[in-house]
Amino acid sequence: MSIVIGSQNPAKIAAVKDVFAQDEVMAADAPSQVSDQPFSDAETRLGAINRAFNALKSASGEIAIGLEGGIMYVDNELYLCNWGALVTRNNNIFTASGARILLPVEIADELKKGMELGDVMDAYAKKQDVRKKEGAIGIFTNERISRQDMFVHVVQLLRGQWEYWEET
Ligand SMILES: O=P(O)(O)OP(=O)(O)OP(=O)(O)OC[C@H]1O[C@@H](n2cnc3c(O)ncnc32)[C@H](O)[C@@H]1O
Ligand SMILES: [Mg+2]
Repeated sequence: MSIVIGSQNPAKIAAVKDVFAQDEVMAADAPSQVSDQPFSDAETRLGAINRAFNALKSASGEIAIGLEGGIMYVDNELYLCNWGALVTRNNNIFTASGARILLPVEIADELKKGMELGDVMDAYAKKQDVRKKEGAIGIFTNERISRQDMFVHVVQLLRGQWEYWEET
């Protein structure tokens, strides 16, 4: 089977390859059609769905996966949130969210000013491309859960739902 993932981010591609190890995985640029930094569950989830549909349009995969990172308020505090969507050629959509952790106040303050989390994390950790590697979730969990690990769980949730409802 062939699967297309709507991103060139290596952490996202590696997560899909991990869960679909027996299949052909292709990466395609796919716009999320939401803000660069989604600010709610609803917006982040929509970004994942849009990426999946746009990826399926642009490539030849049988199914497509969109993974989107965002942040969301719980009361006045900001949490990391991530969403995934799997779409099929017959337009069925499966969605799932990933683990969430609280962001420290100094990170949240920068995000409220309009900065993107990827850029804030690079400055905070004095590293480059944190978003393509361990991610904010990796940094703030002492690297027990990397961005790839978190997305692997999301993709398992997508694959499992798709198998339950569509396969056999
Ligand atoms: O190339 P794409 O697929 O766009 O990958 P991305 O790293 O930009 O990831 P998203 O667009 O899905 O995430 C939206 C924003 O949130 C940032 N972000 C989300 N989760 C993150 C994490 O765990 N670590 C660092 N940045 C993160 C990301 O860099 C973007 O600024
Ligand atoms: Mg992005």
